[in-house]
This record gives sequence, C-alpha cells and structure tokens, in this order.
Amino acid sequence: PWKGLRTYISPFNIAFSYCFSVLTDTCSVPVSEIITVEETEIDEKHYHSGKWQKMAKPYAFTVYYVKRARRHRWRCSHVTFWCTEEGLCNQWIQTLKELLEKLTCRPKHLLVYINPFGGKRQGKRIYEQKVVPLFNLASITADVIVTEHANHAKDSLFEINIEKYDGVVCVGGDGMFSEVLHGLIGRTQRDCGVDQNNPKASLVQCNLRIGIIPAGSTDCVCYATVGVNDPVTSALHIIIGDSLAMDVSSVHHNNTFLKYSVSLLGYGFYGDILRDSEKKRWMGLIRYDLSGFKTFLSHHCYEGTVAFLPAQHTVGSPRDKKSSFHGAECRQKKRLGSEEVEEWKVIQGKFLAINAANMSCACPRSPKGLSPAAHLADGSSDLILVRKCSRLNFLRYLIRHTNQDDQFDFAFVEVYRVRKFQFTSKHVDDEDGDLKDLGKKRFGQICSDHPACCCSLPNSTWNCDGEILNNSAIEVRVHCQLLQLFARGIEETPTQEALS
Ligand SMILES: CCCCCCCCCCCCC/C=C/[C@@H](O)[C@H](COP(=O)(O)O)NC(=O)CCCCC
Ligand SMILES: Nc1ncnc2c1ncn2[C@@H]1O[C@H](COP(=O)(O)OP(=O)(O)O)[C@@H](O)[C@H]1O
Ligand SMILES: [Ca+2]
Repeated sequence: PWKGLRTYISPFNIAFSYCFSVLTDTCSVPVSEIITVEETEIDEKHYHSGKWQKMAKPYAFTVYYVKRARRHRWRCSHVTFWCTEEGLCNQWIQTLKELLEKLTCRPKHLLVYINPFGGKRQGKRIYEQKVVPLFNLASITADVIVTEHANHAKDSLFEINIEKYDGVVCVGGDGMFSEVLHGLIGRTQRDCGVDQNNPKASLVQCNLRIGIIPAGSTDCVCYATVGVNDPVTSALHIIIGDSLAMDVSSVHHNNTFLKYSVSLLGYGFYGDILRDSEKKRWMGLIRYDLSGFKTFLSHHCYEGTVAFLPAQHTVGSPRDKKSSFHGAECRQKKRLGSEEVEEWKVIQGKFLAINAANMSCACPRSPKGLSPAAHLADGSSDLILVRKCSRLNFLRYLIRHTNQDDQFDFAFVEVYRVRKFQFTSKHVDDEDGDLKDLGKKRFGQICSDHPACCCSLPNSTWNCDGEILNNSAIEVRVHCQLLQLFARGIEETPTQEALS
C-alpha cells in the first residue's frame, strides 16, 4: 500500500531486522541511526499536483536518519513515506517510535558548556545554528552554560546536580574538553571518597558521557575519536547515543595531583610551542604556526631522565602499520594484576621532545597523528622520545607527521608503549615549581659541556592537552577506560556506492 516519491518501505525489515530499506536506492538504515520519526502534513498544493491527483488523500510520515558523507562526516537526511490508509500510517509511526524508545543509550537531557572565546570565537553561533536544530529534532533538552571565565565549567561540575543529566557537552577546543573532564572525573572521585592526590589510588569510572562539539583551535580529541572536526557530525553522534571508552592519564608531582591527560602530554617542543602561543592567544589559530616556527628555530633540547614501566598487557606495538583507533574495544592480552612484576626501564639523555600520546593525536595538522597506532582504550600510552639531533633531522621528523611515512623510523626517535612513566629534569624543580637557581631561569644557561647544543633553557614545560603544567618533574599513570565519550572511533571509509 506504500507509495513514495522514490521510496517503498518493507514491513518485513522492521519486523525482523530492525532496519528499513529504501529499496529503490538500495540503502539500508539501522534503527539505531534513525534520529526521529514524524507524522508529515501533506499540503494541498503538493497533493493536487502531479501523480498524487489520482490517489485518495495520502497520509505520510518522515524518517530522519544519519547519512554518511565524505571524510567521516555525518549529515541528517530524511525520507518521506506515503500511503492512503491513515491507520497503517499511524501504525508505522507508532512502531518506529517504540523501537526508538527502546534505545536507552540515547541522551534525553544534557548539560552544555560553551566557551565563547575558543578557536575563532564561534562557539555560541555553532551551537545555536548547527546543534540546537538537531537536538530539537531529536527531542533532546539541554541546560546551557556559556562560560564567563577559565575554570567556570570545571568548578560548576563540582557543585551542580549532575544526576539529572544523561551527558555533558562541551563546545570549544581541547582546553575546554580538558576542563569538563577534570570537573567530571574530580567530582566522581570526590563523591566516591577517592583522593586524587594519591598517585596509586584506583580512580572510579565516570558515569556520564562527554560530547565534544568542536569549536577550538586544534580539536585533537574530537578529530582522533570521530575522524573529523565537524559540529554536525559530533551532534549526531551525541543524538544516537554512541559510546567510546577512553584511557586517562593522571599526572602528579611530589604526591600532588596536577592534571589529567587524554591526548598529548608533551615536554620540550610541544611544551615550548604552547608556552609561547599562550602569549599570542589574541592572534587566534595562527598563533600555533608562529610559535611552532619560532620553537623549531630555537631548537632547544632538555636534559633529564625518563623512567617507564612497559605495557606488557596490551596487544600490538606503536610501530604497527595499521592505525588502531578504529575500534574501541579494550585490547588487553591479559588483565592487569598485582602479581605482574614491575620492571622499570630508565633512559637518560638530551631530548628535543618527550611526547606521551594516549591516543593517536590526529588533528587537521597531522591527519594520522603523533602516534598513529596508539590505542584509545587499552590502558597504555605511547611514549615518544626524540633525542637531540640536527635541525634538518628534526624537520624530517616533523614532516613525517603530515605524510604517510613512518615517523619512528629515525635513529634519534624511540617509542615505547607504557603504563606509567616519570620524568626528572637534570635541573630539578623546587617545591613551588620554580627553578632553584632563579638567575639561570631568567637568563638561561648555556650547557657547559656542549656550547653548540642549544641547551640554553634548563627546563621546558609540559603541554597537557593544551594546558601548561608548571612542574617539569612529573609522574604519570594511565587509567584504563576511565571516561566515556559520545563517539564511536573512526569508521572505515564507506565505499563510493554507500555515499551516493
Ligand atoms: C613542517 C611542518 C610540520 C608540522 C608538524 C605538525 C605536527 C602537529 C601535531 C599536533 C599534535 C597536536 C596534539 C594536540 C594538542 C592540543 O591538545 C593542543 C590544544 O588544543 P586546543 O585547545 O584546541 O587549542 N594544541 C597544541 O598544543 C597545538 C600544537 C600545534 C603544533 C604546531
Ligand atoms: N569564558 C572564558 N573566558 C576565558 N577563558 C575561558 C573561558 N571559558 C573557557 N576558557 C578557557 O579557555 C581555554 C582555551 O579553550 P579552548 O576551548 O580549548 O580553545 P582553544 O582551542 O582556542 O585553545 C581553556 O583553557 C579554558 O579553560
Ligand atoms: Ca591507550
């Protein structure tokens, strides 16, 4: 009994496989990717035109669903089904709505934080114009807080009644996401009586998922977990209730909690870029290019000791050719147990960069990331040590972040998959995180052993997901799957047919 502009809907598919087929387009949409179903009013003009004239008054409903577009983008598409029997039409609407009701993973009420100053300062506009219409369509309600200062989102998560929400959404960049995750993890630990200052404490997993609407400068967490920085795609992942578990690293200094990290924890090159770029925030996105160029030219290396505990429990290695961020499963060879003998490895040297990547750290600047095979949710981090080398070699290393060549295939680059690590600079911090010798800090210190080695600054700072840490000596531990995102990892690219 069904006629459509280009469509026919088979009741058998609904009944038996929970999916419907638009047969003329040979396209199949799982119910889990239907956004909503609405009764459709047929306007008189449409009804009296063309082929519908011959039909009795038609009844119709419209199915809104997720459609895959190019480069991991998702779009909201719709198809309208028509028939002449009102009862049958209502039955279809009812049945589809009941199926959607059963999808309990979908959020109904969200808490949204918008950083109005992130990235190109478009957070509010992006949320209102691109996200709100989709949330309305999906009947998702939201309490929206536009932040008024740094740490507003984090602090409010310690006070707000979070139980009434099905998730927290942040509109901004990696710094904004970092704030929200600190609020959420911190709140969860406080409520469960866990002391974050204890580096050995077992942290409690957070119940609420976080959604990221990218509106920042790098948006690495969004890019590496969704495959693209696109607000509409992210909103659709939130609406259909996707879940992706993520490891979180805790960073301590002298038994004091400093920060959590989910993407890049970088000392040396990336720490220096961040420190310099924060002064240029007014420049917007270009600040990272300028600071990147300046930091590259300065070519500082830093002397210190890295001690790490190799991850023996994980499957795969950082040198694997295939990127492993497609799936979200926890890839552990064996469960972490107290009986496992801890064998720390110690490496001393002069480093241009020390990077710990909990995930690939893919972003538009580096589409496969700092560690393409890093796994999001296996309880490990990829520790990359870039030793002192010539500028030319360092440039060759950086260029490999932007192409398909192996960035670890250099004699001066080492990579280890680790569960924990510690770093101590040769120039130790004092209790306040300042250098003991303030004179050295202010005017720099030329390395007496090697005057030409560019060790003009004794210490760098850590870039922790885009936030500066003031202590160079840190102790890092990866907590397996501490957090959940509204995402699903990067899907295999669909065929051209599937996209058409
Ligand atoms: C010859 C050209 C070589 C260029 C190599 C570029 C390699 C870039 C890799 C970038 C990895 C970025 C990891 C993510 C960091 C973000 O957390 C952080 C904050 O993001 P946001 O809050 O959204 O601003 N971004 C950075 O630290 C910027 C690094 C920029 C490096 C040029
Ligand atoms: N209203 C606000 N005013 C000033 N800073 C803010 C505000 N809201 C959030 N922040 C801070 O801005 C920093 C950068 O935010 P982010 O959204 O990551 O933008 P970007 O990607 O451009 O760095 C974060 O450290 C966050 O704590
Ligand atoms: Ca990991």
